[in-house]
Amino acid sequence: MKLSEDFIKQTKPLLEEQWNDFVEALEQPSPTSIRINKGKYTKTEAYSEPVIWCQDGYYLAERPSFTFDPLFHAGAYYVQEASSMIIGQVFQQYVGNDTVKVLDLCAAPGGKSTHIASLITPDSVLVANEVIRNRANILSENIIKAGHPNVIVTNNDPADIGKLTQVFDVILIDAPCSGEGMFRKDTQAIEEWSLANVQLCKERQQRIVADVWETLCPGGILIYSTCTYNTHENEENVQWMKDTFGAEVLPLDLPDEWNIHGAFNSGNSVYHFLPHLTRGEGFFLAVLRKTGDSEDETDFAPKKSKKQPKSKSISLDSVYKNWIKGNEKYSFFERSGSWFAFPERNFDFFEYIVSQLKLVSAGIRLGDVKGKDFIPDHSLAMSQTLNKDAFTLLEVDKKTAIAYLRKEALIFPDSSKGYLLLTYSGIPIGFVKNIGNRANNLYPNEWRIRTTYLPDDC
Ligand SMILES: C[S@@+](CC[C@H](N)C(=O)[O-])C[C@H]1O[C@@H](n2cnc3c(N)ncnc32)[C@H](O)[C@@H]1O
Repeated sequence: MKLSEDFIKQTKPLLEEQWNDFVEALEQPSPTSIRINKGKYTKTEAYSEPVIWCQDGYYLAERPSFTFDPLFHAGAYYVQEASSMIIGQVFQQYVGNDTVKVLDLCAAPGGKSTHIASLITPDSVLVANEVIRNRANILSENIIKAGHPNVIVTNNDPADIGKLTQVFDVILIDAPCSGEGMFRKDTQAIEEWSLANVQLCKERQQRIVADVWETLCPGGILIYSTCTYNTHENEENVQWMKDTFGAEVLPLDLPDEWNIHGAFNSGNSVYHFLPHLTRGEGFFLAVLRKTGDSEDETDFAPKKSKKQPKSKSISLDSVYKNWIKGNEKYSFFERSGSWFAFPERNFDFFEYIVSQLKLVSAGIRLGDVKGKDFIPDHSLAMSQTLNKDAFTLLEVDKKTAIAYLRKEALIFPDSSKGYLLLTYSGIPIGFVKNIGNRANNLYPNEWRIRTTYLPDDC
């Protein structure tokens, strides 16, 4: 790996006698790791190498072709860089079972959002935001596949979100950065690196934090992370947050044997993942608390008389309400012919967010009404609250599952007519409508496997 002179000049003094080990580690292949989505998949016996700081994280001996694993598309696991799974420790140590409103501000493609969604209580809610539109769509796809009902995906600039005052108990800013920690995974990051870009990133990070600081509740937690090593974007920005906002830096209880490195040049409790010390990519993390007493929970109910979302007809109602488990805890609503469910406890909050921000997706999209038919949506198939008993299930083999995910035409002559929920290894992969001589493939067109290559077993 060819490191630039400027990078060496900046980084070597931070690492001192560890420099050679660090450079050697950069020459090693980067490990592959996944985080199991326990809400969907519990067969972890096949994975023998746990990521020690994350109870659902595992290393894989080699990188398989995820594209041709139906369980990947079904949201059974997320391919996530191991170091970044440390976010779970912050939630365990500072959130626990509290009911919280969380904002993941820079959320695409969704590694940390899907992780956070798996950690918060059902009464909590996560707003996963991404400013770049096409990345927001990828984020939404990954959120839908993970299947948590209490997530809202938005597509806003941090400045738009900053207009909401004291709304969130926890904000994660996984900031766009100079990406030094990604050098061995992404050679473009090496080419794009420069001292000028580090400075630019630092200023942008400060702007992003300043934009959303007001939306954090007093007593609330700001998690700040980057995938870079330098102190300008990390230690100096944390000090800047202390100086500018009076934020308090919170320590994490991390066992010594995890080898997570402390601050390079400040007295603050901040954390670096370094590739020669931990098995993962470079990552930086700090946890800060906004000072001031937390206030009573904000009431997001609209000021005018509260209108209850009503369904169009009773018969329709009885159909789709049966499609999710614990339906008494959900609000059901319609938008342009599509029906959705969102946890009732946070429905006012959802409506508030919709009135303020650009919505990409939220809750569970149940299906679309077409004439007398109610077509179940793929989001329902992916949902952890799906009531499987409401559908005819059809377990398929890998070949058929991959054909389905390629959106090919399928035939199931021995199965009943109507909507079938296909499963692979017992996990739903999506719906078809079986009309006898063929089955209409309802897999989302934009998500289909596009490659023409097919491995032998597919
Ligand atoms: C490090 S990545 C986030 C990774 C994500 N948290 C995950 O775990 O999958 C940073 C994100 O910030 C977004 N971003 C870029 N410029 C931004 C800006 N000015 N304000 C907010 N977000 C920005 C990028 O599009 C990118 O998706």
